[in-house]
Amino acid sequence: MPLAVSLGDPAGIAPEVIVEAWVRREEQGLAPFFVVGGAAVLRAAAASRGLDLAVARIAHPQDALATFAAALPVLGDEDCEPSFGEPTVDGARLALHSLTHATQLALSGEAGAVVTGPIAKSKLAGVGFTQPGQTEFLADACGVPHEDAVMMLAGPSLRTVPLTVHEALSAVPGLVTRELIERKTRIVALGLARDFGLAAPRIAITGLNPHAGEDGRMGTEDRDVIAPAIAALRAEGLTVTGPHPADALFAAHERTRYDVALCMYHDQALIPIKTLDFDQGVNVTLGLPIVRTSPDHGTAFAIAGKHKASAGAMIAAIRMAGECAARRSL
Ligand SMILES: NC(=O)C1=CN([C@@H]2O[C@H](COP(=O)(O)OP(=O)(O)OC[C@H]3O[C@@H](n4cnc5c(N)ncnc54)[C@H](O)[C@@H]3O)[C@@H](O)[C@H]2O)C=CC1
Ligand SMILES: NCC(=O)COP(=O)(O)O
Repeated sequence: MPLAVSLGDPAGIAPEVIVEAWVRREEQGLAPFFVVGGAAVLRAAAASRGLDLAVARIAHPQDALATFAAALPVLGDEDCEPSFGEPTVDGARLALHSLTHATQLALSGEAGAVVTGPIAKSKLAGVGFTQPGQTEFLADACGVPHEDAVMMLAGPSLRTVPLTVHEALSAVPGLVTRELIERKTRIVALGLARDFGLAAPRIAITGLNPHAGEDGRMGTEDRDVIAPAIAALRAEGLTVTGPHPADALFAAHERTRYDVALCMYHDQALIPIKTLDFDQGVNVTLGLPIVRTSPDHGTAFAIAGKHKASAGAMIAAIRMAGECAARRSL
């Protein structure tokens, strides 16, 4: 099945990195994909990068397989006026339509996976997007509880999972519970086995506080919540270590000791991946019945349409979606 790519916010960099990924499809060995909507936006994005883009409008996802080699397949007529760097309500509507339709196609099996272009959550909130992010949107579409749709960031240097995601830092200590750690760790283990071929992944779990609490002198969550969760997971047979002080866990010599790091909050997980692997970082959702990936970056409105955006992470996201989908179909 071809992969369904959602357009992202048309005023951001998603259209131009999608176009660039299609131009480099052979060199990068990408599986066939199509974009849902936005043909005019994609043409304008191509022009902004000096690319002569052939677009093929398709009526059915399957048609992408025949057209992909010669033209970028675009499903449907939904579109908006290109306005790079200046998000609009029409653009937000198009982004939401594209995300919704691409997700439905993956769920119905007409697409092998969904690769989501980045959206600005605050802009989409104005047109009926009620979730904190696309991960939770996909969870709802799949009928999966939000906490079971697990965000993982993956790059060549490391993989990280934020236990809590789009939460105020002040709320995090109250959200770090034994139940959540155990539940998400099990989903990570299953997801790495199913989609990444790691039958017994080594999972490192960070502490919450400096020095993982220093025996309770710098916070008690590490000792009273995280350590008992790790003990319970180890008793189930999972290869789990920690709680590790987060400051040293991402040094090169430490990264050889684990396959994924479960971190307590958003920035603890995303700063290392964006520092080491920004241009190849992929956001993949574990725990869903469908494969979903996304580049690790956002809409980057300030550089949209200026031929400054790298397509590296979008290419990595499309490649990973194809690999995970192929593994599921074995
Ligand atoms: N998966 C998604 O839908 C995501 C959406 N966002 C949204 O994006 C918006 C902007 O968020 P920010 O935190 O500013 O992150 P951002 O990733 O859009 O930008 C951060 C910095 O990286 C640069 N940058 C981003 N992508 C780049 C690329 N491909 N090539 C070169 N430079 C690049 C930007 O110019 C900026 O300097 C927010 O509304 C946020 O909600 C952020 C992250 C992921
Ligand atoms: N910071 C990561 C991010 O915002 C991605 O969120 P999502 O839209 O993929 O849920």
